[in-house]
Amino acid sequence: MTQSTPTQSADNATTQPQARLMIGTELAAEMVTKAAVRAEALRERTGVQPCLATVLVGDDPASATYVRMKQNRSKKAGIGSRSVVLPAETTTEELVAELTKLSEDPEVHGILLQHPVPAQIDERAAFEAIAPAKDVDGVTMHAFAAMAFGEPGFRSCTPGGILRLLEAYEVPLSGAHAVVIGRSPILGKPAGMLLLASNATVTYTHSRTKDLADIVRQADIVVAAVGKANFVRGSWLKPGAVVVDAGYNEGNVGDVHFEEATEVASLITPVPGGVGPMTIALLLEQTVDAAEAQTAAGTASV
Ligand SMILES: Nc1nc(=O)c2c([nH]1)NC[C@@H]1CN(c3ccc(C(=O)N[C@@H](CCC(=O)O)C(=O)O)cc3)C=[N+]21
Repeated sequence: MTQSTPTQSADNATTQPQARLMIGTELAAEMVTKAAVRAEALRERTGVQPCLATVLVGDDPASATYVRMKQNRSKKAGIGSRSVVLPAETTTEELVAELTKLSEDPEVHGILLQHPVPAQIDERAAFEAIAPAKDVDGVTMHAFAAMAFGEPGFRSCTPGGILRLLEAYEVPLSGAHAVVIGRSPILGKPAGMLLLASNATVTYTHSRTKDLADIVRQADIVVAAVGKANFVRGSWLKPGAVVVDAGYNEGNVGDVHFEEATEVASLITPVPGGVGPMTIALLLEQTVDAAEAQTAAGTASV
């Protein structure tokens, strides 16, 4: 506070230091533009347009909105989309059959199964029905293992997008203490693995963690992936911490109490406009990667 520029106002609230924003929107737009150029080049060279199949099970309105956003942005990037919507009562077998069909369809290059699926479905079994070559959302065991071993492959989109953002803002990762809050299979757990691969010292925390705030206070980098609105408070943060908010709670509210956090952090992602757009940008980039690889493979075998 002492170093912030004094203003004419004596009101403390207006003289708090503010963290710099890590804006995903701009970086994501650049990524999508590059993906669009590559998609167009592939189409001109081979006549093949990259195609992303989205699979939505049930009628959750928020999920439907996210899937629509992914399709709209695909279209803008010159990526075709195939939309599969299945009823809420779909069984694991039916969903696996649909994903297997898409995996075998030569016109489809990437497949996204929107999470979460209804409770009666074995989500892991469904994800595993996605062919690794088409797993542009990075949700299969194959993708996770490749990521964990530092091999090339499709990254889980939100964690991969987060790492791109940290790199773009030149956040030092090597030796930094990163605390990940949340351990879900396609968000918290892979986010920690990617940070580890960048030589961060990673602590995973979750719903059973004791003294969570004390652990978060030790973090140079905090990744909030819990799914609870405004869960991470400003008082939990070490001054100068880098805060990544991967929350997408109802009403576009993040997992971090932004107003509090921005007074303590040095860098913070806004919600909206932070991690979300990066997720979609990486999905599209990886869809073009998949289309290129599958098209090259097809040509090579002739
Ligand atoms: N298999 C699977 N892969 C996912 O990647 C996946 C998923 N399931 N299920 C749901 C979550 C959520 N998710 C978001 C993506 C973009 C925004 C996003 O771009 N949000 C905008 C705000 C929304 C708006 O503009 O309306 C923003 O943050 O700026 C949010 C959330 C991907 N997810």
